[in-house]
Amino acid sequence: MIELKNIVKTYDTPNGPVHALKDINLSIKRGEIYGIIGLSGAGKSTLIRCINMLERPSSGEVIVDGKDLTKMSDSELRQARKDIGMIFQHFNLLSTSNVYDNIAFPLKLAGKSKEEIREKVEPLLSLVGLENKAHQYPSQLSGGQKQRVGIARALANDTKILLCDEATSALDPQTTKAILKLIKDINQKLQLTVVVITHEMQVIKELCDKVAVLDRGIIAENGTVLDVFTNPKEKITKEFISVLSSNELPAAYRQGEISKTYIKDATMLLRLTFIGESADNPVIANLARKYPNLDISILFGDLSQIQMVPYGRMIIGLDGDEAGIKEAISTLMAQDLKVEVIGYVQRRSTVTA
Ligand SMILES: Nc1ncnc2c1ncn2[C@@H]1O[C@H](COP(=O)(O)OP(=O)(O)OP(=O)(O)O)[C@@H](O)[C@H]1O
Repeated sequence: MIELKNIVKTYDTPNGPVHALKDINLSIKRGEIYGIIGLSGAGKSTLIRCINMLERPSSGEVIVDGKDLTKMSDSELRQARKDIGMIFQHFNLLSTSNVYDNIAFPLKLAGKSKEEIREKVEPLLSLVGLENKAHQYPSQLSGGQKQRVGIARALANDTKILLCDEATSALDPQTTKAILKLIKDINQKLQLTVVVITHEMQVIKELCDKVAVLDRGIIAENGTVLDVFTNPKEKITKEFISVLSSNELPAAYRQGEISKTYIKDATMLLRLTFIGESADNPVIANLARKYPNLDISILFGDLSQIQMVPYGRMIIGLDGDEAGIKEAISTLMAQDLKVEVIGYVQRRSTVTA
């Protein structure tokens, strides 16, 4: 559906060239929700704006539905852009038009009749849950309602692709959830292809099928959200994921020094990740039965879903003799779960005693 081939974008500035994108290659299939995550300045906005040619790449090909947008004339490009809608962080609504007229705007530009416009706008109002707000003005709407208008407007031309440029960054967490759910519902209902740029891993986790991690103009890593979440390879990806779980380690253990070698009376901390069916296995109960001389404590636990697959994380502490702890780790590693050895840590109360 969308193929970006060797995309380079260099801005010429008075201070010299800025290499915003350096040889980007990305393939997005029809109906996919593809997230692009990166720190500020990584090139996310430039990349998403290259997809609808709001930004013309310095070189490379932008192929949408088999056609290279970089080779099109202005009128061909205007036509091709009708298939691509975009929503923005600050909604970009017309403040002097009401909700109905904001949604109707691209249809008016396309020369549609009043009747054709009504036939399009009314179902869109109900699709985004704003049937009762048609005559309100943007200043009378909440942030979430404004973004719903933005979504309806972006879909008005029977759009095939929706580009979301930090679409939830200005919204509170609850409204963000509702907007992400709406985008997901529309993606499924209309087989819409969605490209999302964000600096928040939570958005990627809740919404996307695939993710590319953009770092200083290059794709550091990409793949399914499940793979990238459960097996991140690059440091930057690990940092994005750790933001979601930075408070995992209980306070009592956070300040103690972590040792890879055995310390008497210290607790061995392990991070366990369960994916899919292994999330249902009674791993801890089995471990406790097998090693009755070990004290096993659950210090953190979290079960959620990524792309409908159960995904659990847990930090456990093992207290006991060195041989028993080593054996228990081997037993865990032989099972269908990911085991990360954090190390031996003394609880803070023990350290200060
Ligand atoms: N029109 C422009 N002229 C010159 N440099 C630009 C222009 N637009 C972007 N840049 C530069 O290109 C790089 C990438 O910017 P871009 O806005 O794409 O990053 P981003 O990942 O979207 O950042 P943010 O999350 O802060 O919006 C930055 O160094 C930025 O300063």
